[in-house]
Amino acid sequence: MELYAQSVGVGAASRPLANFHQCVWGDKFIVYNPQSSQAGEREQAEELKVELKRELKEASDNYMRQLKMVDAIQRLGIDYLFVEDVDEALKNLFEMFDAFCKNNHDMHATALSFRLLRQHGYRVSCEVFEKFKDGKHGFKVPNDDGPVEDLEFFEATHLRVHGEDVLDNAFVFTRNYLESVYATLNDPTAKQVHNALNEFSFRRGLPRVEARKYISIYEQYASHHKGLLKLAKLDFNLVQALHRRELSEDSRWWKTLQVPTELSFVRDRLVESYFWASGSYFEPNYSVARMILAKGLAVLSLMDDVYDAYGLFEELQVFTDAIERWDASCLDKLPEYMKIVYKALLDVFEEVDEEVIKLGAPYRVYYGKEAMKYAARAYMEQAHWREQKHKPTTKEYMKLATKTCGYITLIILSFLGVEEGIVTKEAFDWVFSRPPFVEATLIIARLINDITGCEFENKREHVRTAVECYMEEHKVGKQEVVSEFYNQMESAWKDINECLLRPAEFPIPLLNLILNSVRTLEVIYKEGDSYTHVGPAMQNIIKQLYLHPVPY
Ligand SMILES: CC(C)=CCC/C(C)=C\COP(=O)(O)OP(=O)(O)O
Ligand SMILES: [Mg+2]
Ligand SMILES: [Mg+2]
Ligand SMILES: [Mg+2]
Repeated sequence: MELYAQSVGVGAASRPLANFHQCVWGDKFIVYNPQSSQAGEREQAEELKVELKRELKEASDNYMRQLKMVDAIQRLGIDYLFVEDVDEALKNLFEMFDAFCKNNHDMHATALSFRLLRQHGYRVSCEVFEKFKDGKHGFKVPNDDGPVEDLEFFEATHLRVHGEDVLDNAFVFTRNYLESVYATLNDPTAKQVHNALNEFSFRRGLPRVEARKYISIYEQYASHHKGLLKLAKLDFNLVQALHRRELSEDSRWWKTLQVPTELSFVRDRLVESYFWASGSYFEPNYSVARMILAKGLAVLSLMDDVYDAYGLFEELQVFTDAIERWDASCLDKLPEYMKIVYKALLDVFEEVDEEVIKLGAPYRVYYGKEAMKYAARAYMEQAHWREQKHKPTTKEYMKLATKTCGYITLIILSFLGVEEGIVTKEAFDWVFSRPPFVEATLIIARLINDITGCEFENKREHVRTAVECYMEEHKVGKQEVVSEFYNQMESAWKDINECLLRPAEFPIPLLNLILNSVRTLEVIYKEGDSYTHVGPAMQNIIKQLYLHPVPY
């Protein structure tokens, strides 16, 4: 490695080293020896599922009962077991919604119905909230159960789209109200309010992470449904065991790359890449897709570090050219460290090739390779900027940086192993055409990455981030930029909400993959860049998801 650096006439010292911390997991995830086959748990879960399906159907003539059951099913993370039943229930609720709102003055039920229906793509009107206005600038707070009702209203505001002033106002009002009463609340309401205010609303939270939290909140409510709770626990642990198995398999592949010794300058983040992948989809039927995505992202991350944290400009030109040509014969031209990354890339795609053939969708491998080339070209362009010490305008920067954020590539990779029917050839072309839904995703991905990463990246020779571009262009301080970028992200969320309303351009399960990929970002970047710096909060999430079963 050193020899090569000298042979191109540049010393190792001029490499833009980042000094990333090592993997925090050691070999923890490599070995997985389950203690039992879990056959008993599986059987119990099946029985409960049959019973609960019957119960949900029986609830169809009771608006509130059906509403609450659908909400619990979703919050507990088991809605994927009841897809048709929940579809049916929401169709039923939608038909009764107008009449229900006309005859009831119940803020909680209105907000809950509104949220569940919008989550399901029903274009219900926000006018249903007009009657809760207090005649000034706020809303009437119900006397009996204010915090619970306002919490539900707060949650509902996260489904708002552009132009819904009543929901913009309600968002601010309910947040202020909940903050003001928080100290007076007891658990489990206090926990739920704290989560919604300081961590995630249900709309923006990652289903698996939120389900893990909600299981322990839900069981503290005396009114909880025992069958639903039991099924949620059983299912969480069954899925966790599957994730452990997948993570162990991906970790064994990763270990063969010998990252700590051969690529010590990169982020050694297989586990975190797997978390990223399982954020897009956690369900068992996405197992192949998830494992491919985790490996693809791990390699994309290696590439990103080669471009941003080690490669010399001349080396990067050779590397980019090799990726364009996509041929093992290019290996000879690469320095040793790049050979490892390049070979990993080719190997992963050989596996992709095999999997997409099994799925009857061989056309997909082309899109997967194009997605990696798309990223490499953009990374190279950014390397040019670094080399030339170019200072782009914010607009110029965002044009390139929404490519280098990797999210076009991530979305395309996330489609590769998904069954035909959900993903089609048109869907790949659609993503590359950057429609509004994807554009909104890219804006969030880039801005959140730059807000949290700019300080660390600026410690080395690195292209400037959106933060510095905007600061210089508008002559404002960092705080102002951050608040402006958060506004832009809020606006992007409204675009996302709009794109998920019917008639949607693609099947909802496909759009949900993209929605989940944005939610994953928000988890990873909530407390800073937890992918680069895997601190206690991120470690705890990973432990909750893959290491610690839910206690029965
Ligand atoms: C998983 C995705 C979308 C991309 C792979 C690279 C990665 C894991 C993160 C990149 O982080 P960072 O180095 O901060 O990104 P850039 O600033 O280089 O775009
Ligand atoms: Mg980069
Ligand atoms: Mg980078
Ligand atoms: Mg960054």
